[in-house]
Amino acid sequence: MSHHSLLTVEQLQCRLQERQVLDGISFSLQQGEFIGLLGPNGAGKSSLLRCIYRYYSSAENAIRLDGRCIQSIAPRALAQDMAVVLQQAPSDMSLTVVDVVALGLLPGMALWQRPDSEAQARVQQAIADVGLAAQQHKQLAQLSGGEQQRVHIARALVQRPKLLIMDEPTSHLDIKYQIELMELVRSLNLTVLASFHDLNLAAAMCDKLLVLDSGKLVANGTPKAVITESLLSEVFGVCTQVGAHPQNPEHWPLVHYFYADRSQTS
Ligand SMILES: Nc1ncnc2c1ncn2[C@@H]1O[C@H](COP(=O)(O)OP(=O)(O)OP(=O)(O)O)[C@@H](O)[C@H]1O
Repeated sequence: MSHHSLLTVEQLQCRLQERQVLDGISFSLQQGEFIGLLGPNGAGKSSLLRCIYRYYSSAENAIRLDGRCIQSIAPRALAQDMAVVLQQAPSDMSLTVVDVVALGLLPGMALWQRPDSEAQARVQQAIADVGLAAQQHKQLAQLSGGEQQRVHIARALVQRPKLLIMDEPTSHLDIKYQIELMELVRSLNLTVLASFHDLNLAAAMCDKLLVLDSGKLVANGTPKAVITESLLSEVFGVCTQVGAHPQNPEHWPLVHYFYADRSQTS
């Protein structure tokens, strides 16, 4: 297999209002990899993703996509290469599913162009991929939170991005949708960088995990190498026993959490 670094982050710093939010972050993401970003509240996950999708600017060459500094890529070209799915995507609730998914075509089209039949077929395919074919003419306001999130993933798929960035895309979804959405994204063989709060879901879905703590990258490796009792204690401040997932004991750690001892109370 020939892999190359699609995304390279080198010594990234981010200061927001005199606060050092990210400090010396370095990692790379190979084509086809699915990387999970973990860390406690305030660790810097959203800030890191915002630097990468250029909502925040970064120093020259700190972030490179396909070898080019992202600061030098034209907005339209960047929008073609990267798709972003956020937890709460700001969108007009009166738009229909088809309308929103078709927005994913825009970065690849000239202003005067109308979507041709190939583009329309692509929209239909993405809607089918996320299982919303029967609801495509409904307005967003008529869909559940999980269905709305699937619409945003379909929009990102239509874009055919080189890199898909997701910031806690599943955190307000029920467990079935969380699993379904992540498996859907996995099945599409995209290159993905996604933040998670659910450690077990991240461990089962991701090829590699990055862990942030107070703006620093404190771990980077396979789920099995990263998810350890000592890391969870140091970074997340929780007491755990890490075992193996019955479905894939070789590669997927499974975290068991310990709670306050209630044996003394009656
Ligand atoms: N616009 C801002 N100005 C100043 N500080 C900010 C700003 N946005 C975020 N921060 C601070 O930067 C730090 C990192 O925040 P960030 O949102 O990146 O963390 P996170 O890991 O995504 O957290 P969470 O899990 O709670 O979403 C936090 O301490 C936060 O208070």
